[in-house]
Amino acid sequence: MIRFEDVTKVYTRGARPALDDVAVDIERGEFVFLVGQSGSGKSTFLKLVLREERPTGGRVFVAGRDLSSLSSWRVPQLRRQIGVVFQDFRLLPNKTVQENVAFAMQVIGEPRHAIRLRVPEVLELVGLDGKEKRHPEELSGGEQQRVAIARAMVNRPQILLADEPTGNLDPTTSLGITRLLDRINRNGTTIVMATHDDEMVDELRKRVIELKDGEVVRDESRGVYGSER
Ligand SMILES: Nc1ncnc2c1ncn2[C@@H]1O[C@H](COP(=O)(O)OP(=O)(O)OP(=O)(O)O)[C@@H](O)[C@H]1O
Repeated sequence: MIRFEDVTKVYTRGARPALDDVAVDIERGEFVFLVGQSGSGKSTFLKLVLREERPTGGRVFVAGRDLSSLSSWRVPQLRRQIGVVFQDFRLLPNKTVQENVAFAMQVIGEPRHAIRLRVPEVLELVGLDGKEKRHPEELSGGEQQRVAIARAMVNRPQILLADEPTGNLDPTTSLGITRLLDRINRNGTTIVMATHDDEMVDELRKRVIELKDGEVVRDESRGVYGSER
């Protein structure tokens, strides 16, 4: 589903590469934790999958497509297959929960009847039924992240990328969010989650890819957060 073939990313000529000769293959349906210290290249990895950045060397494949030969007008089509969730939720403050989620369908031109059917379904999936009419400021952090996940999932993407999705949440709430992502993964969505959340990684025992200074230093199928443990 996602393949990096000897991918190098250099932002500034002469500087150390943000990613250095990374080769990774993520199959359809996998759940992968991407770990590593701040600056190790996790966000760069996710940006390359979305083609927000392009590699300096090597090739990135997503859902069978070589992103280096993907013309710019096809990039929106690629991104439609990828849901994205961030640490800071990025909800629209002036829209209600259901409007935030519906908006993701409106921008790609889905018809109104499809939106009316799908939005309640996905809000139920993330456990937010009953809160449809609230605004983000009337929700807890965990609930706001659930809205962001509903928005990311509403168009049924094949891949969900999560960049520190529990970074602003307390441990109990984080566990709820990670369990939700696990459930979404069990329904078939491939998930890549960049995280510093060691407890979460240790609890779920999924595949762990560790980056250090842009290089993959560990790739374990049922890993823990720190290699020394
Ligand atoms: N747009 C950019 N221009 C120049 N350098 C950049 C840019 N984006 C990232 N970098 C550099 O690339 C390296 C990897 O950064 P990246 O954001 O991928 O790390 P990260 O593992 O996601 O870090 P964090 O956990 O803090 O989010 C860092 O040295 C960073 O300074």
